[in-house]
Amino acid sequence: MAVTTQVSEHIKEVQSVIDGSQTSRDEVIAASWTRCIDDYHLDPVVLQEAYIVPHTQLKEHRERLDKLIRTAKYGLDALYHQVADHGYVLMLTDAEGVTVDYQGDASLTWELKKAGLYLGAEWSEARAGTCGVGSCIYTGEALTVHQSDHFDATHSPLSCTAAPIYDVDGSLAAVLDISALHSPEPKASQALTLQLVTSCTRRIEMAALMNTFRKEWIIRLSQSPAFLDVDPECAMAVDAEGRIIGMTHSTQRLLSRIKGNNWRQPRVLLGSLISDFFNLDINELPALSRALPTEERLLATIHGDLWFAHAIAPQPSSIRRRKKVVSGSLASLYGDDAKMADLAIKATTLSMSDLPLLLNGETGTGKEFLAKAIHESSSRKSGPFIAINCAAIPESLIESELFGYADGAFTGARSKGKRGLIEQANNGTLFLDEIGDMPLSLQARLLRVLAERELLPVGATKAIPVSFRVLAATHKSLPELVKNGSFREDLFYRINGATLTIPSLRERSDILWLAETLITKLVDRTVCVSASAGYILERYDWPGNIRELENMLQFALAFCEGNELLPEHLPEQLLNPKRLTSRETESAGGTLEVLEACDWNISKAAKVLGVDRSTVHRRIKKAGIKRRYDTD
Ligand SMILES: Nc1ncnc2c1ncn2[C@@H]1O[C@H](COP(=O)(O)OP(=O)(O)OP(=O)(O)O)[C@@H](O)[C@H]1O
Repeated sequence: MAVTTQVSEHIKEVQSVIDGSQTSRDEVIAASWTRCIDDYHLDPVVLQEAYIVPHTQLKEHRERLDKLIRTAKYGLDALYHQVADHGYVLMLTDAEGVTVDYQGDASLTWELKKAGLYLGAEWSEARAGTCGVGSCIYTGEALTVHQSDHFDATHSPLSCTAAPIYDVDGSLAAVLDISALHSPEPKASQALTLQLVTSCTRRIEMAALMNTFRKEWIIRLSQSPAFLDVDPECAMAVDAEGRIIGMTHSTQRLLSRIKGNNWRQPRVLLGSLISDFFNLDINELPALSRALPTEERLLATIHGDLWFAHAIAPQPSSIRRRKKVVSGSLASLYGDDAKMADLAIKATTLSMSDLPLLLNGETGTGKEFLAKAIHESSSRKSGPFIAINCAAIPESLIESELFGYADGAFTGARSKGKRGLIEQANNGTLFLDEIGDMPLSLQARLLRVLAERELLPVGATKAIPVSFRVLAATHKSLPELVKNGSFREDLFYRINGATLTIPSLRERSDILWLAETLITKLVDRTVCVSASAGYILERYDWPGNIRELENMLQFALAFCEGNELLPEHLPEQLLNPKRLTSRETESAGGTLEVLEACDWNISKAAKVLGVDRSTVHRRIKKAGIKRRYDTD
């Protein structure tokens, strides 16, 4: 290469700086020139064009950074869009300085490739001397290497601004660089470029942290309440014990500053308790969710410095693989919940047989829903599914409702015969809900039907053959009822080929999945549950189980005009920690209180209690509460 005057002057300047002469160069540039001579044994007289790694090596470098490249893509596209018109190219390099992602003007490819502003170019200090990427890797800081700042005069036409991207464990993962082939003479012209690159890397680190720790608490910090949600300065991930398990680089610097440590040693921060840095207990994190206005979510460091904080609750994990063995209606009953998955596997096996099943579970847990799913998964699915609520039919009518009656069995208008529900279930499934509430006299008749597979309508003389599968449900303990004599032992064995126990909603880990499933059933538009509202739903007791969740969502959706369900849309009782527990609402006192509050409107009381109307009637009956009047 011909050595021009400009080049020889540059070589002279480098040599004089190395010899200790005064220089107007930035300190970071002078220090890098010294490293180039002392550590990398480069010679400013030997000019070298940029080195492009072989294709196979580039592939390996790209694969190692694949996850980050994908996470950063949106941010890089947006940044390139901002700078492309000003003649910049954008390069993402790995921690070794190899360019693994690149965006530039295709019409200038030859020129850019020659200058090393291209995919595969290696920009380490050891290889290329002082340069944007290489010096950024060495210092760990954002910087600009402008024109003759470059050690090797080959690169002096370039202006390169680079910022580091740190991994969630604090180690250097990549460098983002924007470079221009032509730029104005003063270095100050690149000040804005430096800001652009730095804020882009902060956002990439933030996205990487959020992606990596979806199932942990994320705490975001900002000095400004207005920017807390849109562009926070710091973010860290915290595990269930309150230990810091990941952070962005600015957090790494903040935590180190609080402790008076060197920020270059991030490992000492990982695993530390959040309470070592901030006046915060892990149990207080929910208070920093969006349930409170931003201005009130203040977090103080142990030295008393205040930050605005936003805690994002862990997100539920995706549906388990084990769900694959369950399909159809039974698979649509649950999200990621181990208890429900086990139940569905058991139900899948049992649905193939004609065995009578007893479905046990608190009110509103979905016993009837499960019964329907079993029916739909069975060989009787083309037959009818007939549900009978044994607690809802008045005792005087239950016999004729179940068994039907023959022509002329009754006088007057009802002298024409009627098919009973059992007969209607022929060739299908008979679902006996609240079987524990069936009067003893009827238990004897039902037993006969189940044993003989034929039924005798009221007033009839000839029995009718029937074929159906029995599914019975109760929230009570039938063995207890058998023990105290209110349920026949022989009937118990007849209906209990196997018991399936449905977990209560508070025991399930797929509450958010259920909420979103129910939302799609309730409204036509897309509404998702915000992290803070989700946290509240998961913390609540749900005495009325899925039915209560359904009612609550109906309420919340009426107030939610956008497409995100927020805590402010939820009914009071969910936000108030002094909520009714299941035992309180099950008690006669609790029911009476609610009935009084609802002016004895049974439908309204059932809604508040999260149970169906028959459950309210049953409780009234059981407790012997004298009703003034009730309006259904
Ligand atoms: N897995 C589910 N997915 C979606 N919705 C469900 C699910 N299970 C139940 N539901 C809904 O929850 C409500 C209560 O369900 P269901 O009537 O089956 O409960 P239950 O246990 O039979 O109640 P009860 O004991 O009061 O008779 C219904 O509106 C039902 O549609």
